[in-house]
Amino acid sequence: MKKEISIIGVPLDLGQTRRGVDMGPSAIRYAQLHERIENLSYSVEDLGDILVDRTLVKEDHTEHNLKNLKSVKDTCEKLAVEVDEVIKSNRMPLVLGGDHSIAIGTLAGVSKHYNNLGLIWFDAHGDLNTAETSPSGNIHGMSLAVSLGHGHDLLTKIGGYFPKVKPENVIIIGARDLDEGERAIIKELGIKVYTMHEVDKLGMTKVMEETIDHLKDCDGVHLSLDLDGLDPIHVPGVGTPVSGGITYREGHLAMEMLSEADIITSIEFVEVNPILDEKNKTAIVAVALIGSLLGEKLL
Ligand SMILES: NC(=[NH2+])NCCC[C@H](N)C(=O)O
Ligand SMILES: [Mn+2]
Ligand SMILES: [Mn+2]
Repeated sequence: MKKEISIIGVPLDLGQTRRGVDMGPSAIRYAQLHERIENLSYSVEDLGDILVDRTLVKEDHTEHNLKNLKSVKDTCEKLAVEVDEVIKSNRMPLVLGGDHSIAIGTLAGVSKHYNNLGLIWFDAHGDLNTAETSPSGNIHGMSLAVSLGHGHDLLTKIGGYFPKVKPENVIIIGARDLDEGERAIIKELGIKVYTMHEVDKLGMTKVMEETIDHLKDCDGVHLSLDLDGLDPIHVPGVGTPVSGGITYREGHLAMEMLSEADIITSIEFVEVNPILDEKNKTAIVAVALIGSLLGEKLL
C-alpha cells in the first residue's frame, strides 16, 4: 500500500433525504483519523472538504426521480478532479462522505488511472438502482449502477468517459436489502454478491479469500465502504440502517485481510450521519476499520 495518503472530505447530503450526513467528514476527523494513520507511519495530508454548492438545489427538480441531480453532479465533478490530482501526485486518496452518491465522483477520478480496476462495495444495499427502478429517487441508491454505466448521462459521463468499472470486477459484500430492479441488474450483469446469507454460511475469512482471488488480475482495487454494511448495533449513525449486518469483528477481519493482501489502491468511507449517531460511535468504528485496513495489528 502507498505510504502517502491524502484525505478528502465530501460534505454531501443531497444524494438522500436525511440531513446530517454532510457532517460525516467532521465526525470522522474528530474521531482522530489523522493521528491514527500517522501512528501507522504514513505521511498524511488533509486536503479539507470539497465545496458543496447548495445554491444549485434551487435549480434541482425531481421529475425524473433523481433528487438533487445537479447538486450531486456538480459535487462529484469537483471530487473527481481532486481524486485524479491526488493519484497523479502518487498518493492514495482516502475519501470521507457524505452519502454514497459521492462514489460516482471518486470512481470518475480513480478509474482512468487503471486498465482493469477492481471494486469492493461493502454495503447493506446494492446501490444499483436507476431513475426507472429507484423506489426513492435518491442518488445514493444509484451510485454503483452509474459507475457501471447505467443511469442518467449527466452522472455516467462525469470525467468524460464511461463505464468506470466492469461488472466482472465488482464485488458486493454484506447485501441484505435489494430492490427488485437491483436483483434484475445483478442477474443481467452477473455481478458477484456476497449477501449476508453467504457471509453467514461461508464465514468472512472465505468471503475475503474469494474476493481477493477474484480480483487478482486487477491493476488497482477501490474499496467503497458504506458504514451501513455493518450491523446497526455497532453503527447507529447511518441513514438507512438494516438489521442483520456484518459484525464489528467481521468488519475488522475483512479490513485486516485486505491489508495483508495489499491490494487496495483507493479508499472511501461513507454514510456516517452524526445527527443519528450515539456519541460519535459510528465515526469511531469507521476510524478503527481504516486503522485495520492500513495495517494496524492487535499484537
Ligand atoms: N447508499 C445507501 N445507503 N443506499 C441506500 C439505498 C436504499 C434504496 N435501495 C434506494 O434506492 O433508495
Ligand atoms: Mn447502504
Ligand atoms: Mn451504499
